[in-house]
Amino acid sequence: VKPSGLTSSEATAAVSRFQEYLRIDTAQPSPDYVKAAAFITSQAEYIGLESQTLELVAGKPLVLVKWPGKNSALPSLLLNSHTDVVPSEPDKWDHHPFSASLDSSGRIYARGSQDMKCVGMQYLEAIHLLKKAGFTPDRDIYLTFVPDEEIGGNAGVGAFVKSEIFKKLNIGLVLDEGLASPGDEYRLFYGERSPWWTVIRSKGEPGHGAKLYDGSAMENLLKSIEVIKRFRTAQFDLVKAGVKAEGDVVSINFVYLKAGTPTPTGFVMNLQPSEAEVGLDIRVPPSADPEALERRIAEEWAPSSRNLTYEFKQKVPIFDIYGKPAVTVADSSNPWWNLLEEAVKKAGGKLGKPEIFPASTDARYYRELGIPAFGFSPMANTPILLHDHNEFLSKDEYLKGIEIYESIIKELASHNGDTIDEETKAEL
Ligand SMILES: CSCC[C@H](NC=O)C(=O)O
Ligand SMILES: [Zn+2]
Ligand SMILES: [Zn+2]
Repeated sequence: VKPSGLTSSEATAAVSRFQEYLRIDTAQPSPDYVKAAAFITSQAEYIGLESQTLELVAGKPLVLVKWPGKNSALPSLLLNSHTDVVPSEPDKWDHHPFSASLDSSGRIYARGSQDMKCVGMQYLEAIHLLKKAGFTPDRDIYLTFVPDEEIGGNAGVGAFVKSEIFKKLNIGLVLDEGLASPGDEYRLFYGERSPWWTVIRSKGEPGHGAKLYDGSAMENLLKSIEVIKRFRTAQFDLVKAGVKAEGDVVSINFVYLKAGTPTPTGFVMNLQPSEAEVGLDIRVPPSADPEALERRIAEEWAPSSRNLTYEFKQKVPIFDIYGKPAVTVADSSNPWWNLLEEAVKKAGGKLGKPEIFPASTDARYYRELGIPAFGFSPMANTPILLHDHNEFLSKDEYLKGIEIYESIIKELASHNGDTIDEETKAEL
């Protein structure tokens, strides 16, 4: 096996392929999934990998690529990436978000350059290099290019984990997305906060806009907002003081307010409305007590005594199907963790302290089933620009990431004493 590393012509070609993928407009709410699936399929073919496009939900293709190992009885490795990206406001960008233009300092600007078309292509490029070097994995390696992560993943990984095909894959470990790191350590995520998207509605007596009285819908709701705001501040202060990491507190943000009596040009100004509501994006860390939090919502934030009700628009469970917090062990007691840490080190990188991902990723579907999953996107010395204007990734960081994955895939693909059941052992 040759030493790793890309030649300069390989590097130029790899950057062009990344740009080509970035130029496909897969922005929600109307991503060009057909084009993206065709592109991924052609890349897999070029590398010499089998692929199939699954349409588990109409119009939502998922491309499953396989690199067969020497021993299919071993648990497999799954490398996941989503093909969709969030929308952008092109007018507010210095380069068009689907231009993937490379500026003079080596930055590639595009929606999806960090989140997460980089990772999907890096998996393929790393496998390409390993294949060229004559490496064959011990275990089977699968790659999934999935739709709809940015809108919740129900028709993507959500549908995939319920499919018959998935059940046959015998997945031992999943790698999925992480975040860029402004420093030189890569970030690694072993769990994530659960979104509890909550609506609080209030009712109250309507009345004249000039009258001071108790119990209007607005007043009832504003009292709640004050209480919620205090809780939010307390949580945020823990982060600001460095006592807790972002992923370890409950975050709450007010995402909309709705009230008033509309007119064709605005709102009635002298009528106190009888209904009002607020939308909250709440994110709950795996370490939280979900029952206590829900009690707080019911008793302090939306008490029926103040004519308030609440509804969860989305409430992702904190626990896996075995009733344990849905996190992956990220210390030396997990052999996968040791291999991953070692692989990054061998490629000249360093992992920071494992973290809880502050938002949601598709990894949650796997962790919920008890399958180990790590979130990792090799982008060091890079500002965190996912979902932001002028999202970019430097060419060099992208190429370095290919070498990091080359090392990771090589390490994780090897049969390092996996426990195989007796029956399987006998067959071998
Ligand atoms: C729970 S579905 C939403 C998924 C989304 N993921 C990335 O931003 C998020 O808001 O975290
Ligand atoms: Zn993402
Ligand atoms: Zn995203």
